[in-house]
Amino acid sequence: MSYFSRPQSAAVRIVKPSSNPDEPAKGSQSATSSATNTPRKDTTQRQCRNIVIYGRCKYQDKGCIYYHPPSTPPEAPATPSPPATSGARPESPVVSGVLSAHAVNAPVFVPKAASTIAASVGGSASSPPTPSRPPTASAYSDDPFVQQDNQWQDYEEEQSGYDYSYDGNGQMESLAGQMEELSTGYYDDSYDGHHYGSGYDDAAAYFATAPAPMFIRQPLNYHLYTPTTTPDFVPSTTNTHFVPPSAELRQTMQERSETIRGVAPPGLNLPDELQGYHTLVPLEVTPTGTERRKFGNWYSTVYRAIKASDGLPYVLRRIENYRLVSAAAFGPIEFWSNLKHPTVVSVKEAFTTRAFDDNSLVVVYAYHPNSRTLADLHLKQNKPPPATTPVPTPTFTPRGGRFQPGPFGGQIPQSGLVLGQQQPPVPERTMWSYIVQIAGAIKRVHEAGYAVRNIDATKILLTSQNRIRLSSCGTMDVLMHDTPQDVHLLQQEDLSQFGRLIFTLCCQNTGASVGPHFQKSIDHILRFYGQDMKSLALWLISKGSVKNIDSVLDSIRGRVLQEQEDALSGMDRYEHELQSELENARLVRLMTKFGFINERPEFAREPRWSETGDRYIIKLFRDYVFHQVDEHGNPVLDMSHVLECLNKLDAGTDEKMMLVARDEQSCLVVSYKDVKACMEGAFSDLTKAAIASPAAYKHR
Ligand SMILES: Nc1ncnc2c1ncn2[C@@H]1O[C@H](COP(=O)(O)OP(=O)(O)OP(=O)(O)O)[C@@H](O)[C@H]1O
Repeated sequence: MSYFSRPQSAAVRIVKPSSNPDEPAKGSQSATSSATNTPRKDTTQRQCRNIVIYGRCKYQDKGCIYYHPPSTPPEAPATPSPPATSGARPESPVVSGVLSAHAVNAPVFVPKAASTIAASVGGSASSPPTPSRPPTASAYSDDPFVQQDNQWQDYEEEQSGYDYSYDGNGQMESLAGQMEELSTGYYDDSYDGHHYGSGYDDAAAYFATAPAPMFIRQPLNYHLYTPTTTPDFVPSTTNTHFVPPSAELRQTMQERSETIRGVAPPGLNLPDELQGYHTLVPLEVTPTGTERRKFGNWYSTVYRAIKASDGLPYVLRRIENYRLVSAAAFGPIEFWSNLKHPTVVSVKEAFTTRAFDDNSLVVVYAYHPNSRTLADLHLKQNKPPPATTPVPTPTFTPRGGRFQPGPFGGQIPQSGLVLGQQQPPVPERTMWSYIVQIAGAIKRVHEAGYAVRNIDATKILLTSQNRIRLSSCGTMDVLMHDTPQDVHLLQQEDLSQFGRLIFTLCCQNTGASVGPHFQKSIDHILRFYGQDMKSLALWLISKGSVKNIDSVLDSIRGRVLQEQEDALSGMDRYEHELQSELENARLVRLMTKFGFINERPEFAREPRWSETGDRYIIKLFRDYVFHQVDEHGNPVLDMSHVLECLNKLDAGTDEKMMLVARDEQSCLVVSYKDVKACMEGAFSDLTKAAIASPAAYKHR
């Protein structure tokens, strides 16, 4: 149930002073004066509702201020005839015997005046509290929709003196939002309860007996400023396991979106289009003189390309000179394209093509911009350039791909423990995180009766902080389709590859699990990563015993739990970040309001929009925010000034500023709160006009 809270503060509108001293300045009246000055629809000329319900009013001669019609003819016995009162009023059409009969059990409506009198003469505790305002005429109507409309109208009248803008506690109630609700013709049941329920319990009972009106919840007021979680609880400046500090995260995202928009340099002689993919960009270019990259025994290249049908980027892994013998080779692609796992790069489709002037197999994957392979990240040696040699310019720095090769070149050591100038060792927590993620992916694939077939540091991508994904699933299945192998053996091989990967990453050496350095590698793992890591790695590469992934997961149960907790904290962080992004929209809305209000030609001659009206303040404020000039008359383009002004306007602060007319002949000192009130007033006027053509009124 939503809660309507009435604004606590009253804005002081800056208006053109009235020429008539007796007449209060329009818009400057307080909430109270508004309520008293506004002609009420509820007068004593309104028919008493007890007459409507019961046909008579027992308070008629005891101070009930409402109209009691003269007695009805004797042929209408269901409606007892109340005595006639003075004050001519046309017969109300809603008085009917049927309604009275239906409402026979309804509690007696106690009119305000009568209840006040009763209370003052020691009325019973059950007397309803004095309402803050008399019921509206619409409350007597049996048409729920008429009633709703009138309530809104009354509500609007009552609120006309209130400042919706800011209650001083950071809560912004926008008039625009209210106006939108008004335009919809709906009202909130909770609001109704608050408004009438406080003093009109009987009215609630009356509604219960009346035909059930259709209550529709108000749409959310998107102008509300929503405070996010306390920073102490979800610190956005702390580097957490999966989510970097806010500023870094933002930078990473920006870089990703820039990468996606990059294009390949000319001269690469790539096909313009293949199978609905265009704008190919190689993600890695092999520098001249180095051996071409291979996938197993096949030469392979990875491209990013845009799919014409959805405009999204994908990764195309091309295997050169592949001859498709049977279409059944694509069978496993169906499985992989249906597998959705956070540690597996999703597969979209596979096809063969002659677009590269050969027979190529292409497997299409999801694209994770700026991702790096674990080999790139942890295994490449950093060799500082000789002091006299300038840093070499890479052959190709694809804007759409990754920077390859690094400025110092890159080489994966093939044997022996590499110490000295290389990447820093993989932290133990990170190692366990990789292990848990990979184990999860293996379990999913093995359970489905498949094998991963390529668990290797060059084929595992780091896609965001400590998040990894197996990147080439399915390709090997297609390539090896002609040499069927027992899936159980393939799964055992997966676990062996997993063990070798642990050795490789812990020792930062691809040959760490074999050869003369094997014992050294074990000592290294024991020393830097502990007994658990050593046992796991050894067990995985051991031959003879039948292994399964469940045993692995059992043995690392504690690490899995830690991973889950980090992942959940990461989720909280992302939610927190997302929430703060929502707030950005507030400034856009303010700017949009400016756009709606300023320079409207149709109001050029209206006094309120002219050089003396309160709308003029908005115009001057717009100049103050956007059209500042320096002492030489040159434009000042200070973004922080704009943001500061808009935020203060949004908050409606009491801080004052001086607005200068364009001819510099006059100036005004106003607060942001004043400007905000003017803005809300102007926007409210526009909204009212827009309600006349609801189709044209699209507030959000
Ligand atoms: N799905 C993907 N999204 C984004 N980038 C990817 C994706 N798959 C691969 N890449 C990038 O493409 C590049 C080439 O991938 P590839 O699998 O050939 O790795 P590699 O490091 O070249 O391995 P190898 O040394 O075996 O050739 C890698 O740098 C990798 O970061």
